[in-house]
Amino acid sequence: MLSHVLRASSGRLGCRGLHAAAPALAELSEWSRVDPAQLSGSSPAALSNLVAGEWTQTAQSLSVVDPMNGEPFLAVPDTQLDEIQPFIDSLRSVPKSGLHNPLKLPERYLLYGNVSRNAAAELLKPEVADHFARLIQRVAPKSYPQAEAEVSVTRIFLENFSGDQVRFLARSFGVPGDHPGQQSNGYRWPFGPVALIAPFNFPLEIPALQLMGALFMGNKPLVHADHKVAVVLEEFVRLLHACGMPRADLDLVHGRGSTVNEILLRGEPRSTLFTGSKRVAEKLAVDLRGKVFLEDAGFDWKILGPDVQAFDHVAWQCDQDAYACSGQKCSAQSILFMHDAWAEAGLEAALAARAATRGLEDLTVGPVLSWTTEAIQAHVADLLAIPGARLAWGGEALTGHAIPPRYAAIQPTAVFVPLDQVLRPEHWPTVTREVFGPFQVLTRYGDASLPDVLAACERMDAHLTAAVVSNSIPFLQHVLANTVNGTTYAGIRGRTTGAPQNHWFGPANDPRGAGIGTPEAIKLVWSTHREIIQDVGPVPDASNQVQS
Ligand SMILES: NC(=O)c1ccc[n+]([C@@H]2O[C@H](COP(=O)([O-])OP(=O)(O)OC[C@H]3O[C@@H](n4cnc5c(N)ncnc54)[C@H](O)[C@@H]3O)[C@@H](O)[C@H]2O)c1
Repeated sequence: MLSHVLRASSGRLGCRGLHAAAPALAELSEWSRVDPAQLSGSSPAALSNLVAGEWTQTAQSLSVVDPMNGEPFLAVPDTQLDEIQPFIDSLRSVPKSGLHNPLKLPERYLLYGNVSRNAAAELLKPEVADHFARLIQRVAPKSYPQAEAEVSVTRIFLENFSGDQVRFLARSFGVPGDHPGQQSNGYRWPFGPVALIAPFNFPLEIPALQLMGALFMGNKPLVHADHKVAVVLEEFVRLLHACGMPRADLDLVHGRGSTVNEILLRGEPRSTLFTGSKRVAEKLAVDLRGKVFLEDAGFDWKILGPDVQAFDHVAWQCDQDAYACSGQKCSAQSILFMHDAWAEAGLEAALAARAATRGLEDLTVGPVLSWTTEAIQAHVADLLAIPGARLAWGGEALTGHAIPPRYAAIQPTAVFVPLDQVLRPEHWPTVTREVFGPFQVLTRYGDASLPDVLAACERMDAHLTAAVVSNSIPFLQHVLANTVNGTTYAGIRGRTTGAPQNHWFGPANDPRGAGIGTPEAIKLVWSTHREIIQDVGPVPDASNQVQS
């Protein structure tokens, strides 16, 4: 039955060798194993682990259901503890000095410039871009433009790190020493064995950008993505093989988070990048004795300033930030602070009207993979118990669909909570709970209560994205000067979501905070500083040297 959707492997995968200079000429059918158009309960697909360059099977598998109708359509290796030794051995076989570094096999920087260029060229092909966009849609239902944006961000990232750009990531510097023959040089050095764990909501973009960064800097990563969406990552790894990536440069482990946790404990990667929930992030920080970089939960705020302008655009952006991808973005707008001027201009009604146009037919709202409808409705009820709170819109379960009950299917929803109640200690944890779905809190402030808004921003714990929507320079200055979020958009077009590859994306105010996308993010997360002080002489006359 699996053969319905398994494409034949050409046997050419990954055979282009170290230099990989040939242009990307692979056909989709040569490397792809899964056809998103065919994938269904009657034509399921099966995934494989990859360890030490070999695709392997496990004794048991996890069944992933089609989020639109509940039919089992993917069999994902359910790696058991008695099957993890090869992953541990593979991690332990990697020297701390990495697969390459500025002094070892520097030609591998060029190899990865070429792999990156080849993969970008593949993603530029309409049929390949469409393949990934549709595969994303099948496992993490979102509108086609949202899915396609993941593919183009990934492609442009790969274009950015083509040619010499990978070796430029490892640029070193030198400082003259104290005497002839002495010079200190600062290098970006790999960690060697590393791990990368990715969540379900961006099945391609997050693991692709991070694993390439790990490889560029000379590490060998063990990669894992949430089993519900891991098919997309596996397809990307197969594409990389076809584009010249040596097969043993990266291991891929499918299955449960707890199994991966055990591999990390026993395999002891020198650094682990985790993207996902705060709960797991904090567990790994303890288990791995702090050797982590984290991109965890977001409770993202937007402040609409006193100057009302570009009303329709701002309303559109607020709706996109709260509800695109059904709110399943770590950057999704969680709380909207509306200046009185915006409230009086009728913003709430405009937002309600936009929310009402979202529907299942084009996946502008869709299944929520980490909450149930009942759990979101219970959270809404908790908020509505706060004095002065009211349902602004939504709150009803979606109807006329076959989304399985393990996933939420709910209208885009907003609850208004008065600002003074938001700040009350007894309500604060409820108001600031991250709902990874189409849900936001609205509140309102005036000029006199701006300090309360800033107090709320100060009290939050997760400082990922934020937006200050205003073109008033003094207002922007004041808010920006007194807040800390790692990715903050400022100006009348300010948003919280839609980060491209061309700027840093990541949390701030936490020394474990990671970044994604840019050269600075790659260098921070995937390399460490090493200083080599050359001191080769001439050696001074020993008789003139003072003992101290
Ligand atoms: N800050 C960011 O850049 C960013 C980006 C996307 C998502 N997120 C956050 O991710 C969360 C939603 O994703 P999720 O529900 O998939 O998160 P999750 O923490 O449940 O799972 C994330 C990944 O961790 C793995 N995992 C689970 N337990 C593990 C363990 N003990 N050891 C090792 N790995 C383990 C899972 O298999 C999955 O691959 C939200 O909180 C969201 O804000 C953050």
